[in-house]
Amino acid sequence: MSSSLIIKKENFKVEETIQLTGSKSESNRALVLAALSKGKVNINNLSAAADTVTLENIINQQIKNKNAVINVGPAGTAMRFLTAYLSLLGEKVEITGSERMKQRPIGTLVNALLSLGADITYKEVDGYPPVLVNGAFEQKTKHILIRGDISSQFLTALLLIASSLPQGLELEIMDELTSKPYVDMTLAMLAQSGIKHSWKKDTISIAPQSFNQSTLTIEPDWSAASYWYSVAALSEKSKIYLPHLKKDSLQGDSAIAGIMSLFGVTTIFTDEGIVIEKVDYEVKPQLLDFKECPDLAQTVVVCAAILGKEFSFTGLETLKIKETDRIFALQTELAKIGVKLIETQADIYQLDCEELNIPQSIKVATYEDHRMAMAFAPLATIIEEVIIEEAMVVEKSYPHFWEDFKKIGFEVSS
Ligand SMILES: O=C(O)C1=C[C@@H](OP(=O)(O)O)[C@@H](O)[C@H](O)C1
Ligand SMILES: C=C(OP(=O)(O)O)C(=O)O
Repeated sequence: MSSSLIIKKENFKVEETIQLTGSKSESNRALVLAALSKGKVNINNLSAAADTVTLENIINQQIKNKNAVINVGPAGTAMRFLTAYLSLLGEKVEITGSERMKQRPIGTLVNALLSLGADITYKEVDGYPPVLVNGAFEQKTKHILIRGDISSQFLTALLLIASSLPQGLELEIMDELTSKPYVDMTLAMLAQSGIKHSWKKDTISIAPQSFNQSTLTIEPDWSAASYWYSVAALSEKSKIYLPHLKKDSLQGDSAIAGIMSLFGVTTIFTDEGIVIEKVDYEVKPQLLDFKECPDLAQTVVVCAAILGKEFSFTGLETLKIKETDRIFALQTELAKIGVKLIETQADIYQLDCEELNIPQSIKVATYEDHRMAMAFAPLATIIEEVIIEEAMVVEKSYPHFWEDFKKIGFEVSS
């Protein structure tokens, strides 16, 4: 049975409302905080993302079952957060994931946890999942030196458990910090749960302290909103309502509003959410930096390529260690429309659209990466059909993506 979906622009509606699910990043933090708080922290509007459902099931099941093998599938944050959380609980458990998860690094986090006093070993390859959490945790130090340039998720995993550590935590960040807004999100959600911190120079400190009675309300997912910005940017005219998104978001991916203004999409913030609208605009290529919002890169790179605008991009280094090597995946799929994504200097990538040639029908491979499927889907706005292979990968963060595509007037069939 084919798991491809064929997307056709049938009755694309110029005006539509799309209700996005909750932020996967906020939800996964909230789940760990709620579990650690033992009922004090409550959650409102949890995401329907498969990664969130996976984490929620594991956290609930883990409390009852000892000696378990738990499988996070493709969920990077779940893998990293659970390694820290279950170490602190002193569980005896193997944490594994998809084949790709076994290629995504975790050594920096495991080393930090070992220094803190956890007992963790590797089941297969040093530095990579599966990890074996071997029980008893006895804190040896509170000061940890950690690299910031591989994944901010390592820092978040430690910060989430910091206030529950007997001595608290001082996290000294070495090297440049990648994806910083995700660390800010973690600290903001800790604050909403009653946990205070200080951030002086390169060190974030959290003393042992208890959670307050609180409710974390999850905002809709701005990374998911980016695909609607791309649909708007590629359409001649459109107006899309995205309820409950806020200007003062905890999500760094709200940067999509500013980025997409360069593509002629305006954002109006209202008390009910946002309205995005395509206006007449001459797109002028420039250099865009994705270091603080890496999950937006595919949306924007693909959108610029389709428009034949030779933007250049930086801050893409971590894309190689996400759900797939996203640089390779982009290069391979953009070649199908005659566009090259060339590394011209270290971490500067330039679009070459000289041979842009978009066929009326195109088949896009998705590399087990939800963002590949969703970044290419808006291409259906301008051609007859787009075939997305293994289209259900979207479930990872946005399970009703194809339903919403139908809602806005695309025909989606298998
Ligand atoms: O903390 C988080 O929720 C995330 C952090 C980012 O990862 P890196 O810090 O590895 O860039 C991001 O790409 C991922 O989708 C979610
Ligand atoms: C990188 C991502 O997720 P994770 O690292 O949690 O697998 C993502 O959602 O794009």
